[in-house]
Amino acid sequence: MARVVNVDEYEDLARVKMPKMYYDFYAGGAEDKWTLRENRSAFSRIRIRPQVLVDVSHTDLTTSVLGLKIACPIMVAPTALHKLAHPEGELATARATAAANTVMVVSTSSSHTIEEIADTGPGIRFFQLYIFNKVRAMELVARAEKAGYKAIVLTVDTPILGRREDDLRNRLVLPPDVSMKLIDGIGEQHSQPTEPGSSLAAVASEYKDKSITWKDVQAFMKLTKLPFLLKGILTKEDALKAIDICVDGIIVSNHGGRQLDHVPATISVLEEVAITRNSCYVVAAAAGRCPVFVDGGIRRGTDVFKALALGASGVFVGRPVLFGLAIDGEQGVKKVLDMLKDELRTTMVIAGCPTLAHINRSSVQTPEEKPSSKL
Ligand SMILES: Cc1cc2nc3c(=O)[nH]c(=O)nc-3n(C[C@H](O)[C@H](O)[C@H](O)COP(=O)(O)O)c2cc1C
Ligand SMILES: CCCCC(=O)C(=O)O
Repeated sequence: MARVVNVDEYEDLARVKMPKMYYDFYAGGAEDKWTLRENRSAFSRIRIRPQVLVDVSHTDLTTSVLGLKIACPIMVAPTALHKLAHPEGELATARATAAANTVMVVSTSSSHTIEEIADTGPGIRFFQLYIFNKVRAMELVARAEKAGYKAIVLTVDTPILGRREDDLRNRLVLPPDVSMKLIDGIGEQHSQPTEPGSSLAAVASEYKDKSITWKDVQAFMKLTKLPFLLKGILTKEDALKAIDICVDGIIVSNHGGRQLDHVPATISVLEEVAITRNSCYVVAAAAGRCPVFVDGGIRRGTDVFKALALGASGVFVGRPVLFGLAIDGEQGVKKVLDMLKDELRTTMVIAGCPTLAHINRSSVQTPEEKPSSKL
């Protein structure tokens, strides 16, 4: 096999190797996929402003997330059903992420259990929560806590699944040996193509609790000592509500363009949310820290650099991890994380930023900011 030198190449290989139904599930987005494309295009409209003649002979990419030290600010987003990519599923992802010394967010829709993933060995893991029903969700939180997970990430953008037309067209069903083990009894019931459409969308729309509000989130937060993050915030109004209920972190996310088409690219709204964070620091210092993270369309170290410059404390990557897993298993996931980290280091060195603290708002220029000389 030709040597893979960037994360997109893993996707090209996965498109050929994976059964079309499962590649489409991983790669797909809602309706016309405008948001899916925009997540990436918006990054390409941001320019980097390098500073030259800075001593970059030593670089440091290490950072802390919720007080936990990690190798670099690139983490693994929660994604469903890793066994569709590789027989070792989330176990391989967990080992690779631990070897890269960064955070893995384990999905409620995983194809392995919370405990099986924890048993792969040491590693920093957060648990992503979908509330199918409140009792089941409370049990999952307790299990994650017991198994040594370090935070709960509640996904708030998914009362039902978005309209993913590839999955509807393909009549997405899971193979008999793959299920969402944490919500067992639910996934298996839909493993037969009884009806047209996506069986996963049917599971979500039938069984997910769609009544959840900010009040329920507050109640949930009281049930765990773990830090509590909200994933799927896209506006400053919601960021302020999140800060009001004292969440420990916000993940700016549009679910990789899979939920509502025509919501903005996450990088376009990050600053709106991150600035809210900064003002909150001043006016509500007692509420403690509230780091803002972002995911969606991050495929290059330059994308990570841009996100950090616009106020993110770190980023999460979704699909690249799945495609690395599909092609090379554990090694593939490790390689994806290593490539992104190396690219971030290269960007920092050439842009004159030996540490993450050197990356700031003036490190980038957004399309609204006119260059001072127009060519
Ligand atoms: C195949 C797939 C499954 C996903 N499953 C979940 C999930 O179970 N829970 C969740 O919160 N987000 C889920 N997401 C969204 C990711 O956490 C993340 O927001 C998104 O993938 C980031 O965009 P990227 O893939 O462009 O990096 C999923 C995304 C994909 C592609
Ligand atoms: C019920 C499965 C949800 C998976 C998911 O979140 C996604 O495909 O984006």
